[in-house]
Amino acid sequence: MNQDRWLAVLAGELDRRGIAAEHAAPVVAEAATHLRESGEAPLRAFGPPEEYAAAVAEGLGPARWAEETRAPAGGIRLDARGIGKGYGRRRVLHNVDLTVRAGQVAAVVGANGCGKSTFLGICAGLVGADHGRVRVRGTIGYCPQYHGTVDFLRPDEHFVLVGAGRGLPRDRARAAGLAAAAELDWDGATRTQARHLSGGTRQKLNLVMAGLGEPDVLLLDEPYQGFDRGSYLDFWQQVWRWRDAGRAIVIVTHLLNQLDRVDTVLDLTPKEAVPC
Ligand SMILES: Nc1ncnc2c1ncn2[C@@H]1O[C@H](COP(=O)(O)OP(=O)(O)OP(=O)(O)O)[C@@H](O)[C@H]1O
Repeated sequence: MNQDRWLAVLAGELDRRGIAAEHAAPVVAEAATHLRESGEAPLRAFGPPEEYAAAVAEGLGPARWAEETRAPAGGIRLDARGIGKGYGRRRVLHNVDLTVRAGQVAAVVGANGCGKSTFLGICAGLVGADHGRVRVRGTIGYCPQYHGTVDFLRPDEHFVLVGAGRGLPRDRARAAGLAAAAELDWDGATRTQARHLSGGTRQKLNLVMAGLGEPDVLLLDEPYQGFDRGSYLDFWQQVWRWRDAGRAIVIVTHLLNQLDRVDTVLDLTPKEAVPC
């Protein structure tokens, strides 16, 4: 199937599935851009247009975010107040607040270097704040932007290692890891060591580890870097499952077209120069 035909079928399928033009048009435009820039064949890049449209419909379906279909948010899981942080003389965060309840998704956005990872690290307890406090009710799962995997371990060994820290027996940790990997359309039973995994696959491993043991609060730092389009959609399905299960989720992101999918947006772009 050639590119034009593939895009036309995709557009027709999105329409048939009741996706509003304002949502469908960017999807088709993004796919067209990807195909043009990558030179990939559409079936290879995205699969059959009918299936891709189904995945997009599930991902973008307005009912997903309609208030009436959602359970009301629960108690506060994460409460960060008055967070301030500097490195040397450079002030990065100034008086930042964020509250996330059970069943809510928050996005942390802003220009490169404005302190998103620093803020998430403070929320995770990995970076010390100069000012303010963070209260977390429950357990935390953290997906770092980089690193996080152990070069010489296989994915299933990561599951066992992280599971042990969460009190999961070896078999349960392995099974939970493999099941979560399958949700991301990835075979976590591969015998490949982490150092030989692609960047996107390593990030899937990080994401699976973050969710092991069903933590109450998920802190995800650009978790889908290197994901292909299908994996990216799988990622959002996972976020919804977590959200519907009453987890509180914080996602650092650069992709502003996702912001209609979240409950709270924290923009860390400095409004004005802040003296040290
Ligand atoms: N450990 C550190 N020591 C000194 N400076 C640091 C340290 N960590 C981060 N910084 C600096 O603090 C600023 C904020 O970094 P941070 O990684 O939090 O930003 P970010 O918004 O996540 O960036 P990006 O969008 O590029 O991922 C940057 O200028 C960075 O160079």
